[in-house]
Amino acid sequence: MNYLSTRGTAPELTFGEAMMTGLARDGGLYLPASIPVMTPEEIAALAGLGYEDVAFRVMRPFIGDTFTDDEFRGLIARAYQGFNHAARAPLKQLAANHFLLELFHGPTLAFKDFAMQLIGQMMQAALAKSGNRITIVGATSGDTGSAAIEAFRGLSNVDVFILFPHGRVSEVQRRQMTTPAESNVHALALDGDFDDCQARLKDMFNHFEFRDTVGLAGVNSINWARVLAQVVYYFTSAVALGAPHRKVSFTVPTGNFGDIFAGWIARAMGLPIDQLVIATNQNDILDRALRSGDYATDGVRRSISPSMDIQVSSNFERALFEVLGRDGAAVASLMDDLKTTGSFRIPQGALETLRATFASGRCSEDETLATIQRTLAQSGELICPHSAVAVHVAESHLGATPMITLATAHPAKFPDAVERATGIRPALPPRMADLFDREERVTRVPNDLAALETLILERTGRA
Ligand SMILES: Cc1ncc(COP(=O)(O)O)c(C=O)c1O
Ligand SMILES: N[C@@H](CCOP(=O)(O)O)C(=O)O
Repeated sequence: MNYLSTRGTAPELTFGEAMMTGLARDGGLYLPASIPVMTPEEIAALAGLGYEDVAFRVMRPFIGDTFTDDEFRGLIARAYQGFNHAARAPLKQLAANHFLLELFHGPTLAFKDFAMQLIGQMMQAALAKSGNRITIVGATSGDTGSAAIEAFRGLSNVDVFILFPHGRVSEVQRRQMTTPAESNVHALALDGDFDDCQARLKDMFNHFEFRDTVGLAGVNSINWARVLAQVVYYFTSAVALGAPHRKVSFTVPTGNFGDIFAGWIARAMGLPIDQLVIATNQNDILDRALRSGDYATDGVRRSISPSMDIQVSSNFERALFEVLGRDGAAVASLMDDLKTTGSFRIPQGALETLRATFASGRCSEDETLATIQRTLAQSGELICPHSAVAVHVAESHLGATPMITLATAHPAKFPDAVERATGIRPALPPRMADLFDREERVTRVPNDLAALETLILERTGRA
Protein backbone atom coordinates (compact mmCIF):
# COMPACT_ATOMS: atom_id res chain seq x y z
CA MET A 1 0.00 0.00 0.00
CA ASN A 2 1.53 3.31 -1.13
CA TYR A 3 0.53 6.84 -0.19
CA LEU A 4 0.32 9.82 -2.52
CA SER A 5 0.00 13.54 -2.01
CA THR A 6 -3.16 15.57 -2.68
CA ARG A 7 -0.99 18.02 -4.66
CA GLY A 8 0.34 15.32 -6.94
CA THR A 9 4.09 15.97 -7.07
CA ALA A 10 5.61 14.64 -3.81
CA PRO A 11 7.12 11.16 -3.88
CA GLU A 12 4.89 8.20 -3.04
CA LEU A 13 5.60 6.78 0.42
CA THR A 14 4.87 3.68 2.48
CA PHE A 15 2.56 3.91 5.50
CA GLY A 16 5.50 4.17 7.89
CA GLU A 17 7.18 6.88 5.81
CA ALA A 18 3.95 8.86 5.46
CA MET A 19 3.39 8.66 9.22
CA MET A 20 6.84 10.04 10.01
CA THR A 21 6.74 12.63 7.19
CA GLY A 22 3.54 14.52 8.06
CA LEU A 23 2.96 17.16 5.41
CA ALA A 24 4.03 16.09 1.91
CA ARG A 25 6.94 18.03 0.44
CA ASP A 26 4.66 19.60 -2.18
CA GLY A 27 2.50 21.03 0.64
CA GLY A 28 -0.20 18.36 0.22
CA LEU A 29 -1.66 15.70 2.49
CA TYR A 30 -1.01 11.98 2.10
CA LEU A 31 -3.76 9.53 1.15
CA PRO A 32 -3.67 5.83 0.28
CA ALA A 33 -3.22 5.16 -3.44
CA SER A 34 -6.40 3.08 -3.22
CA ILE A 35 -8.91 2.49 -0.45
CA PRO A 36 -9.16 -1.17 0.63
CA VAL A 37 -12.74 -2.46 0.62
CA MET A 38 -14.23 -4.81 3.22
CA THR A 39 -16.92 -7.22 2.05
CA PRO A 40 -20.29 -7.31 3.84
CA GLU A 41 -19.24 -10.69 5.30
CA GLU A 42 -16.01 -9.18 6.69
CA ILE A 43 -17.96 -6.29 8.20
CA ALA A 44 -20.58 -8.65 9.67
CA ALA A 45 -17.75 -10.64 11.27
CA LEU A 46 -16.80 -7.57 13.35
CA ALA A 47 -19.97 -7.97 15.43
CA GLY A 48 -19.18 -9.01 18.98
CA LEU A 49 -15.43 -8.29 18.72
CA GLY A 50 -13.67 -6.00 21.18
CA TYR A 51 -12.57 -2.51 20.06
CA GLU A 52 -8.94 -3.58 19.66
CA ASP A 53 -9.82 -6.53 17.42
CA VAL A 54 -11.96 -4.33 15.19
CA ALA A 55 -9.15 -1.78 15.08
CA PHE A 56 -6.73 -4.44 13.88
CA ARG A 57 -9.02 -5.73 11.12
CA VAL A 58 -10.03 -2.27 9.87
CA MET A 59 -6.54 -0.73 9.86
CA ARG A 60 -4.38 -3.72 8.88
CA PRO A 61 -4.83 -3.36 5.08
CA PHE A 62 -3.48 0.22 5.25
CA ILE A 63 -0.29 -0.59 7.17
CA GLY A 64 1.62 -2.61 4.57
CA ASP A 65 4.81 -4.08 6.00
CA THR A 66 5.52 -1.21 8.39
CA PHE A 67 4.62 -3.53 11.30
CA THR A 68 4.14 -7.28 11.53
CA ASP A 69 0.69 -8.49 12.59
CA ASP A 70 1.98 -9.30 16.07
CA GLU A 71 3.67 -5.93 16.43
CA PHE A 72 0.58 -4.10 15.24
CA ARG A 73 -1.70 -6.02 17.62
CA GLY A 74 0.65 -5.15 20.50
CA LEU A 75 0.70 -1.45 19.59
CA ILE A 76 -3.10 -1.34 19.45
CA ALA A 77 -3.40 -3.11 22.79
CA ARG A 78 -1.05 -0.65 24.47
CA ALA A 79 -2.76 2.34 22.85
CA TYR A 80 -6.18 1.63 24.35
CA GLN A 81 -5.27 0.09 27.70
CA GLY A 82 -5.42 3.50 29.41
CA PHE A 83 -9.00 4.17 28.34
CA ASN A 84 -11.51 4.44 31.09
CA HIS A 85 -14.31 2.43 29.50
CA ALA A 86 -14.29 -1.24 28.54
CA ALA A 87 -16.07 -0.52 25.25
CA ARG A 88 -13.59 2.34 24.50
CA ALA A 89 -16.29 4.10 22.45
CA PRO A 90 -19.67 3.31 24.04
CA LEU A 91 -23.00 4.16 22.40
CA LYS A 92 -25.81 5.79 24.37
CA GLN A 93 -29.37 6.18 23.15
CA LEU A 94 -30.69 9.75 23.07
CA ALA A 95 -34.03 9.16 21.33
CA ALA A 96 -35.81 6.47 19.33
CA ASN A 97 -33.47 6.68 16.35
CA HIS A 98 -30.68 8.86 17.69
CA PHE A 99 -27.52 7.60 19.38
CA LEU A 100 -24.53 9.32 20.96
CA LEU A 101 -21.06 7.85 20.38
CA GLU A 102 -18.99 8.76 23.43
CA LEU A 103 -15.42 9.36 22.33
CA PHE A 104 -14.11 10.98 25.49
CA HIS A 105 -13.04 8.10 27.71
CA GLY A 106 -9.35 8.37 26.82
CA PRO A 107 -6.64 9.95 29.00
CA THR A 108 -7.25 13.58 27.92
CA LEU A 109 -11.04 13.35 27.64
CA ALA A 110 -11.44 14.00 23.90
CA PHE A 111 -11.72 11.92 20.73
CA LYS A 112 -8.15 12.85 19.81
CA ASP A 113 -6.89 10.18 22.21
CA PHE A 114 -8.14 7.41 19.90
CA ALA A 115 -5.64 8.33 17.23
CA MET A 116 -2.97 10.03 19.31
CA GLN A 117 -2.45 7.13 21.71
CA LEU A 118 -1.97 4.81 18.74
CA ILE A 119 0.30 7.22 16.86
CA GLY A 120 2.34 7.55 20.04
CA GLN A 121 2.85 3.79 20.09
CA MET A 122 3.52 3.52 16.35
CA MET A 123 6.00 6.41 16.25
CA GLN A 124 7.90 5.08 19.26
CA ALA A 125 8.16 1.68 17.59
CA ALA A 126 9.38 3.28 14.35
CA LEU A 127 11.93 5.43 16.23
CA ALA A 128 13.20 2.40 18.14
CA LYS A 129 13.93 0.76 14.77
CA SER A 130 15.51 3.83 13.13
CA GLY A 131 17.29 5.29 16.15
CA ASN A 132 16.19 8.77 15.00
CA ARG A 133 15.29 11.74 17.15
CA ILE A 134 12.30 13.89 16.11
CA THR A 135 10.70 17.22 16.89
CA ILE A 136 6.94 17.14 16.93
CA VAL A 137 5.24 20.48 16.35
CA GLY A 138 1.47 20.53 16.71
CA ALA A 139 -1.18 23.18 16.21
CA THR A 140 -4.20 22.99 18.45
CA SER A 141 -7.47 24.69 19.20
CA GLY A 142 -7.35 22.82 22.50
CA ASP A 143 -7.69 19.05 22.27
CA THR A 144 -5.01 17.82 19.86
CA GLY A 145 -2.37 19.57 21.97
CA SER A 146 -3.13 17.85 25.24
CA ALA A 147 -3.60 14.49 23.53
CA ALA A 148 -0.20 14.85 21.82
CA ILE A 149 1.53 15.87 25.03
CA GLU A 150 0.00 12.91 26.84
CA ALA A 151 1.17 10.52 24.14
CA PHE A 152 4.78 11.79 23.94
CA ARG A 153 5.62 13.32 27.35
CA GLY A 154 8.88 12.15 28.89
CA LEU A 155 10.29 10.42 25.79
CA SER A 156 14.02 10.97 25.38
CA ASN A 157 14.00 10.95 21.54
CA VAL A 158 11.04 13.27 21.01
CA ASP A 159 10.54 16.99 21.69
CA VAL A 160 6.93 18.19 21.58
CA PHE A 161 6.05 21.81 20.81
CA ILE A 162 2.37 22.72 20.88
CA LEU A 163 1.10 25.99 19.42
CA PHE A 164 -2.25 27.05 20.84
CA PRO A 165 -4.10 30.34 20.31
CA HIS A 166 -3.52 32.54 23.34
CA GLY A 167 -6.76 33.14 25.28
CA ARG A 168 -8.88 31.01 22.94
CA VAL A 169 -8.89 27.59 24.63
CA SER A 170 -10.76 26.60 27.78
CA GLU A 171 -8.90 26.79 31.09
CA VAL A 172 -8.98 23.01 31.48
CA GLN A 173 -7.54 22.58 27.97
CA ARG A 174 -4.82 25.15 28.65
CA ARG A 175 -3.84 23.58 31.95
CA GLN A 176 -3.70 20.12 30.36
CA MET A 177 -1.03 21.53 28.05
CA THR A 178 0.85 23.80 30.45
CA THR A 179 1.10 21.66 33.59
CA PRO A 180 3.07 18.58 32.44
CA ALA A 181 6.50 18.92 34.04
CA GLU A 182 8.51 16.84 31.55
CA SER A 183 11.31 18.83 29.93
CA ASN A 184 10.51 17.55 26.41
CA VAL A 185 7.10 19.30 26.50
CA HIS A 186 6.85 22.91 25.31
CA ALA A 187 3.48 24.72 25.43
CA LEU A 188 3.50 27.84 23.23
CA ALA A 189 0.67 30.39 23.47
CA LEU A 190 0.56 32.12 20.09
CA ASP A 191 -0.79 35.62 19.51
CA GLY A 192 -3.40 34.65 16.93
CA ASP A 193 -6.15 32.14 16.26
CA PHE A 194 -6.01 28.43 15.43
CA ASP A 195 -5.73 29.13 11.71
CA ASP A 196 -2.54 31.11 12.45
CA CYS A 197 -1.15 28.21 14.50
CA GLN A 198 -1.87 25.71 11.72
CA ALA A 199 -0.53 28.07 9.02
CA ARG A 200 2.78 28.52 10.88
CA LEU A 201 3.02 24.76 11.36
CA LYS A 202 2.58 24.20 7.62
CA ASP A 203 5.10 26.98 6.94
CA MET A 204 7.63 25.07 9.05
CA PHE A 205 6.98 21.90 7.03
CA ASN A 206 7.43 23.90 3.82
CA HIS A 207 10.76 25.32 5.03
CA PHE A 208 12.87 22.29 4.18
CA GLU A 209 16.11 23.44 5.81
CA PHE A 210 14.36 23.90 9.17
CA ARG A 211 12.28 20.76 8.70
CA ASP A 212 15.31 18.59 8.06
CA THR A 213 17.46 20.20 10.76
CA VAL A 214 15.01 19.50 13.57
CA GLY A 215 13.56 16.24 12.18
CA LEU A 216 10.10 17.78 12.06
CA ALA A 217 7.16 15.41 12.54
CA GLY A 218 3.46 16.17 12.70
CA VAL A 219 0.67 14.67 14.76
CA ASN A 220 -2.17 16.84 13.60
CA SER A 221 -4.61 15.27 11.18
CA ILE A 222 -2.13 16.39 8.54
CA ASN A 223 -0.76 12.96 9.43
CA TRP A 224 -2.70 10.21 7.61
CA ALA A 225 -2.27 7.84 10.57
CA ARG A 226 -4.45 10.19 12.66
CA VAL A 227 -7.30 9.93 10.19
CA LEU A 228 -6.91 6.18 9.85
CA ALA A 229 -7.21 5.51 13.58
CA GLN A 230 -10.43 7.55 13.64
CA VAL A 231 -12.03 5.28 11.01
CA VAL A 232 -12.32 2.45 13.53
CA TYR A 233 -15.12 3.85 15.69
CA TYR A 234 -17.34 4.35 12.65
CA PHE A 235 -17.17 0.58 12.22
CA THR A 236 -17.64 -0.39 15.88
CA SER A 237 -20.69 1.88 16.27
CA ALA A 238 -22.31 1.04 12.93
CA VAL A 239 -21.91 -2.69 13.48
CA ALA A 240 -23.37 -2.35 16.99
CA LEU A 241 -26.51 -0.92 15.36
CA GLY A 242 -26.83 -3.62 12.72
CA ALA A 243 -24.41 -2.81 9.87
CA PRO A 244 -23.84 -4.17 7.29
CA HIS A 245 -27.46 -5.43 7.29
CA ARG A 246 -28.77 -1.97 8.21
CA LYS A 247 -27.56 1.46 7.10
CA VAL A 248 -26.62 4.11 9.66
CA SER A 249 -25.99 7.86 9.44
CA PHE A 250 -23.45 9.97 11.30
CA THR A 251 -23.37 13.59 12.39
CA VAL A 252 -19.89 14.89 13.20
CA PRO A 253 -18.96 18.14 14.95
CA THR A 254 -16.49 19.52 12.45
CA GLY A 255 -13.56 21.92 12.41
CA ASN A 256 -10.44 20.64 10.68
CA PHE A 257 -12.52 18.00 8.78
CA GLY A 258 -10.37 15.05 9.95
CA ASP A 259 -13.05 13.23 11.88
CA ILE A 260 -15.74 13.42 9.22
CA PHE A 261 -13.19 12.53 6.56
CA ALA A 262 -12.51 9.36 8.55
CA GLY A 263 -16.24 8.65 8.14
CA TRP A 264 -15.87 9.18 4.41
CA ILE A 265 -13.06 6.61 4.39
CA ALA A 266 -15.24 4.14 6.33
CA ARG A 267 -17.95 4.55 3.70
CA ALA A 268 -15.42 4.11 0.88
CA MET A 269 -14.29 0.89 2.62
CA GLY A 270 -17.81 -0.50 2.30
CA LEU A 271 -19.50 0.52 5.56
CA PRO A 272 -23.13 1.26 4.62
CA ILE A 273 -23.37 4.89 5.72
CA ASP A 274 -26.41 6.81 4.54
CA GLN A 275 -25.92 10.44 5.58
CA LEU A 276 -22.60 11.95 6.68
CA VAL A 277 -23.59 15.25 8.24
CA ILE A 278 -21.09 18.05 8.86
CA ALA A 279 -22.06 20.06 11.95
CA THR A 280 -20.43 23.48 12.37
CA ASN A 281 -20.61 26.15 15.04
CA GLN A 282 -20.77 29.82 14.05
CA ASN A 283 -17.49 29.26 12.18
CA ASP A 284 -19.72 27.80 9.49
CA ILE A 285 -17.42 27.97 6.48
CA LEU A 286 -18.00 24.32 5.52
CA ASP A 287 -21.79 24.67 5.69
CA ARG A 288 -21.63 27.87 3.62
CA ALA A 289 -19.23 26.30 1.12
CA LEU A 290 -21.54 23.36 0.49
CA ARG A 291 -24.52 25.66 0.03
CA SER A 292 -22.90 28.36 -2.12
CA GLY A 293 -19.92 26.67 -3.74
CA ASP A 294 -17.62 29.40 -2.40
CA TYR A 295 -15.09 28.37 0.25
CA ALA A 296 -14.57 31.84 1.72
CA THR A 297 -12.84 32.57 5.03
CA ASP A 298 -14.34 35.44 6.99
CA GLY A 299 -12.29 35.51 10.18
CA VAL A 300 -12.32 33.04 13.06
CA ARG A 301 -15.04 33.86 15.62
CA ARG A 302 -14.67 32.89 19.28
CA SER A 303 -17.36 30.47 20.36
CA ILE A 304 -18.31 28.32 23.34
CA SER A 305 -17.17 25.30 21.29
CA PRO A 306 -13.61 26.66 20.88
CA SER A 307 -12.02 23.51 19.50
CA MET A 308 -14.07 24.08 16.34
CA ASP A 309 -13.10 27.74 15.92
CA ILE A 310 -11.45 27.02 12.58
CA GLN A 311 -11.87 28.49 9.11
CA VAL A 312 -9.04 26.89 7.16
CA SER A 313 -10.19 23.32 7.45
CA SER A 314 -7.10 21.31 6.62
CA ASN A 315 -8.64 17.98 5.60
CA PHE A 316 -11.16 19.54 3.25
CA GLU A 317 -8.19 19.33 0.88
CA ARG A 318 -8.39 15.52 1.07
CA ALA A 319 -12.10 15.61 0.19
CA LEU A 320 -11.43 18.01 -2.68
CA PHE A 321 -8.75 15.67 -4.04
CA GLU A 322 -11.29 12.85 -4.12
CA VAL A 323 -14.14 14.83 -5.70
CA LEU A 324 -11.76 16.37 -8.26
CA GLY A 325 -10.92 12.89 -9.52
CA ARG A 326 -7.58 12.83 -7.66
CA ASP A 327 -6.27 15.69 -9.80
CA GLY A 328 -3.35 17.03 -7.72
CA ALA A 329 -2.73 20.02 -9.97
CA ALA A 330 -6.36 21.14 -9.60
CA VAL A 331 -6.12 20.84 -5.81
CA ALA A 332 -2.83 22.78 -5.75
CA SER A 333 -4.41 25.58 -7.76
CA LEU A 334 -7.41 25.88 -5.38
CA MET A 335 -5.08 25.85 -2.36
CA ASP A 336 -2.99 28.62 -3.97
CA ASP A 337 -6.18 30.68 -4.37
CA LEU A 338 -7.00 30.09 -0.70
CA LYS A 339 -3.55 31.19 0.41
CA THR A 340 -3.48 34.33 -1.72
CA THR A 341 -7.13 35.47 -1.59
CA GLY A 342 -8.63 33.65 1.43
CA SER A 343 -11.16 31.88 -0.76
CA PHE A 344 -11.72 29.61 -3.75
CA ARG A 345 -14.62 28.54 -5.91
CA ILE A 346 -15.40 24.80 -5.86
CA PRO A 347 -15.75 23.61 -9.48
CA GLN A 348 -19.39 22.71 -10.27
CA GLY A 349 -18.91 18.95 -10.81
CA ALA A 350 -16.91 18.64 -7.58
CA LEU A 351 -19.54 20.65 -5.70
CA GLU A 352 -22.30 18.34 -6.86
CA THR A 353 -20.31 15.30 -5.72
CA LEU A 354 -19.65 16.94 -2.35
CA ARG A 355 -23.37 17.68 -1.95
CA ALA A 356 -24.20 14.07 -2.79
CA THR A 357 -21.59 12.92 -0.26
CA PHE A 358 -22.12 15.22 2.73
CA ALA A 359 -25.08 17.01 4.32
CA SER A 360 -24.39 19.97 6.61
CA GLY A 361 -25.82 22.36 9.14
CA ARG A 362 -24.77 25.06 11.60
CA CYS A 363 -25.55 25.71 15.23
CA SER A 364 -25.57 29.15 16.84
CA GLU A 365 -24.28 29.90 20.33
CA ASP A 366 -27.81 30.09 21.78
CA GLU A 367 -28.76 26.84 20.08
CA THR A 368 -25.66 25.18 21.54
CA LEU A 369 -26.62 26.20 25.08
CA ALA A 370 -30.26 25.20 24.52
CA THR A 371 -29.18 21.80 23.19
CA ILE A 372 -26.97 21.08 26.22
CA GLN A 373 -29.93 21.94 28.46
CA ARG A 374 -32.52 19.98 26.40
CA THR A 375 -30.32 16.89 26.07
CA LEU A 376 -29.86 16.75 29.83
CA ALA A 377 -33.59 17.19 30.43
CA GLN A 378 -34.69 14.66 27.82
CA SER A 379 -32.11 11.91 28.15
CA GLY A 380 -30.08 12.62 31.28
CA GLU A 381 -26.85 13.06 29.25
CA LEU A 382 -24.56 15.98 30.07
CA ILE A 383 -22.77 16.86 26.82
CA CYS A 384 -19.96 19.23 25.86
CA PRO A 385 -20.65 22.21 23.58
CA HIS A 386 -19.03 20.54 20.54
CA SER A 387 -21.21 17.48 20.95
CA ALA A 388 -24.18 19.81 21.40
CA VAL A 389 -23.47 21.49 18.06
CA ALA A 390 -23.66 18.05 16.47
CA VAL A 391 -26.79 16.94 18.37
CA HIS A 392 -28.57 20.12 17.24
CA VAL A 393 -27.64 19.61 13.59
CA ALA A 394 -28.40 15.87 13.75
CA GLU A 395 -31.89 16.57 15.01
CA SER A 396 -32.77 18.21 11.71
CA HIS A 397 -31.46 15.20 9.77
CA LEU A 398 -33.24 12.40 11.63
CA GLY A 399 -35.15 9.88 9.51
CA ALA A 400 -35.73 6.15 9.28
CA THR A 401 -32.00 5.36 9.42
CA PRO A 402 -30.41 5.34 12.89
CA MET A 403 -28.36 8.51 13.43
CA ILE A 404 -25.09 8.29 15.38
CA THR A 405 -23.86 11.64 16.68
CA LEU A 406 -20.23 11.87 17.73
CA ALA A 407 -19.68 13.18 21.27
CA THR A 408 -16.12 14.39 20.91
CA ALA A 409 -15.18 15.75 24.33
CA HIS A 410 -16.04 15.31 27.99
CA PRO A 411 -18.26 18.09 29.38
CA ALA A 412 -15.74 18.71 32.18
CA LYS A 413 -13.31 20.20 29.62
CA PHE A 414 -15.79 23.06 29.10
CA PRO A 415 -17.33 23.60 32.54
CA ASP A 416 -18.25 27.27 32.02
CA ALA A 417 -20.48 26.63 29.00
CA VAL A 418 -22.03 23.53 30.55
CA GLU A 419 -22.74 25.35 33.80
CA ARG A 420 -24.23 28.29 31.89
CA ALA A 421 -26.60 25.93 30.11
CA THR A 422 -27.56 23.63 32.98
CA GLY A 423 -26.43 25.08 36.31
CA ILE A 424 -24.26 21.98 36.74
CA ARG A 425 -20.47 22.32 36.84
CA PRO A 426 -19.14 18.96 35.64
CA ALA A 427 -16.27 17.58 37.71
CA LEU A 428 -12.99 16.36 36.25
CA PRO A 429 -12.20 12.66 36.84
CA PRO A 430 -10.33 12.00 40.12
CA ARG A 431 -6.95 11.51 38.37
CA MET A 432 -7.19 15.12 37.14
CA ALA A 433 -8.77 16.59 40.26
CA ASP A 434 -5.65 18.65 41.15
CA LEU A 435 -5.28 20.14 37.64
CA PHE A 436 -5.97 23.64 38.96
CA ASP A 437 -3.28 23.32 41.65
CA ARG A 438 -0.50 22.25 39.31
CA GLU A 439 2.14 24.77 38.23
CA GLU A 440 1.81 26.10 34.65
CA ARG A 441 4.74 26.40 32.23
CA VAL A 442 4.02 28.27 29.01
CA THR A 443 5.82 30.60 26.60
CA ARG A 444 3.94 33.43 24.88
CA VAL A 445 5.03 33.57 21.22
CA PRO A 446 4.37 35.95 18.32
CA ASN A 447 2.64 34.84 15.12
CA ASP A 448 5.98 34.92 13.35
CA LEU A 449 7.65 32.00 11.59
CA ALA A 450 11.25 33.10 12.10
CA ALA A 451 10.74 33.71 15.83
CA LEU A 452 9.08 30.30 16.26
CA GLU A 453 11.81 28.50 14.36
CA THR A 454 14.51 30.23 16.41
CA LEU A 455 12.81 29.20 19.64
CA ILE A 456 12.51 25.58 18.52
CA LEU A 457 16.13 25.46 17.32
CA GLU A 458 17.29 26.85 20.67
CA ARG A 459 15.17 24.57 22.79
CA THR A 460 16.27 21.48 20.87
CA GLY A 461 19.95 22.48 21.12
CA ARG A 462 20.34 23.08 17.39
CA ALA A 463 20.78 26.87 17.33
C1 LIG B 1 -13.97 18.42 20.90
C2 LIG B 1 -13.82 18.54 19.42
N1 LIG B 1 -14.88 18.31 18.65
C3 LIG B 1 -14.79 18.41 17.31
C4 LIG B 1 -13.63 18.79 16.69
C5 LIG B 1 -13.60 18.85 15.20
O1 LIG B 1 -12.94 17.73 14.67
P1 LIG B 1 -12.20 17.84 13.27
O2 LIG B 1 -11.17 18.91 13.42
O3 LIG B 1 -11.62 16.51 13.04
O4 LIG B 1 -13.22 18.25 12.28
C6 LIG B 1 -12.49 19.05 17.47
C7 LIG B 1 -11.19 19.45 16.91
O5 LIG B 1 -10.72 19.01 15.96
C8 LIG B 1 -12.59 18.89 18.85
O6 LIG B 1 -11.51 19.06 19.61
N1 LIG C 1 -9.80 20.83 17.13
C1 LIG C 1 -8.45 20.46 16.98
C2 LIG C 1 -7.79 21.22 15.87
C3 LIG C 1 -6.66 20.44 15.25
O1 LIG C 1 -7.19 19.34 14.60
P1 LIG C 1 -6.38 18.11 14.08
O2 LIG C 1 -7.37 17.01 14.06
O3 LIG C 1 -5.85 18.47 12.76
O4 LIG C 1 -5.27 17.82 15.03
C4 LIG C 1 -7.76 20.62 18.32
O5 LIG C 1 -8.41 20.40 19.31
O6 LIG C 1 -6.61 20.95 18.38
